[in-house]
Amino acid sequence: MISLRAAVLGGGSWGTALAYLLARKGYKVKLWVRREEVASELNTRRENLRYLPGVFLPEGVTATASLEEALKGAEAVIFAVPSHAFREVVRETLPFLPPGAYVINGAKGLEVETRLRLSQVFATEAGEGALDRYVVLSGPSHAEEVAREQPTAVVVASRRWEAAEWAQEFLMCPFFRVYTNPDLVGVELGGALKNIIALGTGICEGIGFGDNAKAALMTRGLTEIARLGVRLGANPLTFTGLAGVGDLIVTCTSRHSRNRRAGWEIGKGKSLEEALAAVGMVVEGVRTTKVAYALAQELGVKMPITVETYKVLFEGLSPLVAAQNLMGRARTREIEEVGYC
Ligand SMILES: NC(=O)c1ccc[n+]([C@@H]2O[C@H](COP(=O)([O-])OP(=O)(O)OC[C@H]3O[C@@H](n4cnc5c(N)ncnc54)[C@H](O)[C@@H]3O)[C@@H](O)[C@H]2O)c1
Ligand SMILES: O=P(O)(O)OC[C@H](O)CO
Repeated sequence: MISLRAAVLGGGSWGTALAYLLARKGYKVKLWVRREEVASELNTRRENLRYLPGVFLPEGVTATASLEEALKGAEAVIFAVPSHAFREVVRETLPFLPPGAYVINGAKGLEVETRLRLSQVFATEAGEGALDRYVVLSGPSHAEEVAREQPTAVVVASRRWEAAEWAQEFLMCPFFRVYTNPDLVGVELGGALKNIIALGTGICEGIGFGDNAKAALMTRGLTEIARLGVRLGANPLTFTGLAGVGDLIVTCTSRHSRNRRAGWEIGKGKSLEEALAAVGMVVEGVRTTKVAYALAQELGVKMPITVETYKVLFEGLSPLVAAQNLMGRARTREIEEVGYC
């Protein structure tokens, strides 16, 4: 096995799980976290008690609070910070980014202020040419299962095919199967937009609705993800794959999903703030709902589930009324709507 050096940026659940995976592949891994005391606790205890309890870091992982140290000699830099922190961390990283290093981004979100996808954020900071070494990692992959070596299949996409293939080889191992897809736009959007539907599904469960309602939300949710995705330049087939229906299924149904859990708390009557406090980890779907809602209005894309979710999250609409609004919409045809635009 070739011994590569990797820097994983972000000491939350996803960063910890990816550091675990790469070290199990035999790579030398530096795990960057913001706070010195967190780095030294990870190095001594070998367990991320706050974000991924019960998982012990292999010897190959060293935590550090120094970006310079983390990035030194790295062949690959894996971003695993929440999307709202992505631009800031990219900026801090650029002075130390080794020239030939690949950048793999595991975050699933959109930038609220600019409505940009994260590859676009990266390009505005690092320059358009840097996208040739940029890869997005997405698909159904809860950290809690990846770090316990549970079989997982994911997808990587890049505008340059060789970069996606490099990342595939770099990440793939017996419990982590990696597919490639040339559709960077679709893979990014699938990973971000499914979180809105997971919030909606959680709300639905919190209210006490059953499996029929959940299946309806997931199916019609996929339709609106694809509608917006196609409008923004994605290949519709991507949404039938791991970054689309695959991640939608896992996020809407898994006990590990923070988006689903936050929705459940809201469905049970908690405010957004109370729900976020109860989850205690990043709930990407909240910010993504804001962006998708704005894009849908601006581009004239029909996204009724996103609109009702937005109203529940930000305008105080009762979840029950939101559900009634969706059920009471004018009658429509299923297949025509799958025409997407
Ligand atoms: N957890 C998963 O199973 C999973 C799987 C796939 C993708 N993701 C995605 O990975 C990204 C990170 O999620 P996570 O699950 O690791 O979140 P998390 O809530 O578990 O941890 C977030 C981490 O980011 C750190 N952080 C917050 N703001 C920061 C900043 N400004 N600079 C640097 N670090 C900062 C926090 O200290 C924490 O260590 C999200 O976009 C998420 O959607 C998560
Ligand atoms: O726990 P969630 O809801 O942030 O989802 C995590 C991953 O995106 C699942 O693939």
